[in-house]
Amino acid sequence: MPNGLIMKALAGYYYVYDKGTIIQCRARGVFRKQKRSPLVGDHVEYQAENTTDGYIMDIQERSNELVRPPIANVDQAFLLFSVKEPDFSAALLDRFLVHIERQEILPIIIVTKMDLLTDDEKETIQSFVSLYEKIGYQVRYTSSKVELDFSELTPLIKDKVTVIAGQSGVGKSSLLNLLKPGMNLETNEISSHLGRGKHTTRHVELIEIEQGLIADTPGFSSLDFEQMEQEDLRFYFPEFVEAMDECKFRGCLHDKEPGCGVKRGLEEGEIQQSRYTNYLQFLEEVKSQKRRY
Ligand SMILES: Nc1nc2c(ncn2[C@@H]2O[C@H](COP(=O)(O)OP(=O)(O)OP(=O)(O)O)[C@@H](O)[C@H]2O)c(=O)[nH]1
Ligand SMILES: [Zn+2]
Repeated sequence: MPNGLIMKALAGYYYVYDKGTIIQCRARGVFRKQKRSPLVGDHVEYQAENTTDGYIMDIQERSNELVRPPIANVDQAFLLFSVKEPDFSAALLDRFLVHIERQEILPIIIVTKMDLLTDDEKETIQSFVSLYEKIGYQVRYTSSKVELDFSELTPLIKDKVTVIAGQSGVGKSSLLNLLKPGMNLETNEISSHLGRGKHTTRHVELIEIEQGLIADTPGFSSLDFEQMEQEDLRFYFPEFVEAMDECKFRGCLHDKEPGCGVKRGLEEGEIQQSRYTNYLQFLEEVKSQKRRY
């Protein structure tokens, strides 16, 4: 049976891409009985006599699955953070990273709107963000006002399924528009009294850009720690996982426990204070959410 990739879902139809052709398909009734439904990003088997009346027969196992936007098999997330408008926030960056790590998606940190900074300010932000490179995260700096900077991103896209994430107003739509000039997503001028834009991008579709696929709708809109276990949080901080071998207790949460490798790493400057502070803050949040049930 032929197979392909779902690029778009709209009004009960799925648009399956197979070797340069798009086949419009419906889902087989059996999926509804099994309470399964195909997602954009799914690799599927289908049957079709022509390009408009196909049926999806089976869905291959997913490597991950996002809820908002509904999309499967995402390889990486471009995590956008602007240096200004809105201001850069390390706490929010760490929060996004936890959610992306949790989905087993590779985060790539993209610092946007560099054109708004003086040279001194640039240096400050770069030395802070380089701490994340030390942890192992890839970092890129861009400005959608200066196209040259951004050509660095295109090699990262090839052969990958990428989702773009970041809070409102950081430049997600602007970046997508630059990557694919024909796409013309609405961009928002920031409303000055609120200091943030409102979401304008809607439907989900994978778009082919530079031999890779990018979701045209940003991901990770919900950033609470609902349904997270307090024991799991520490695994979403890669540098903690490394230091954990030194912890005296196997179930160490790196909080009040004695003989903690993470706290030692902190004292020795191997682990950043802001990362640790944010971890403890998130841990409290996870605990207090649990208490509510
Ligand atoms: N100075 C400067 N402004 C930028 C840059 N990128 C985007 N902007 C501006 O920032 C504002 C928000 O950009 P968008 O691309 O709409 O941001 P978004 O992340 O898609 O926002 P939402 O749709 O609300 O999630 C717009 O006024 C853009 O023109 C940049 O690199 N430099
Ligand atoms: Zn510990």
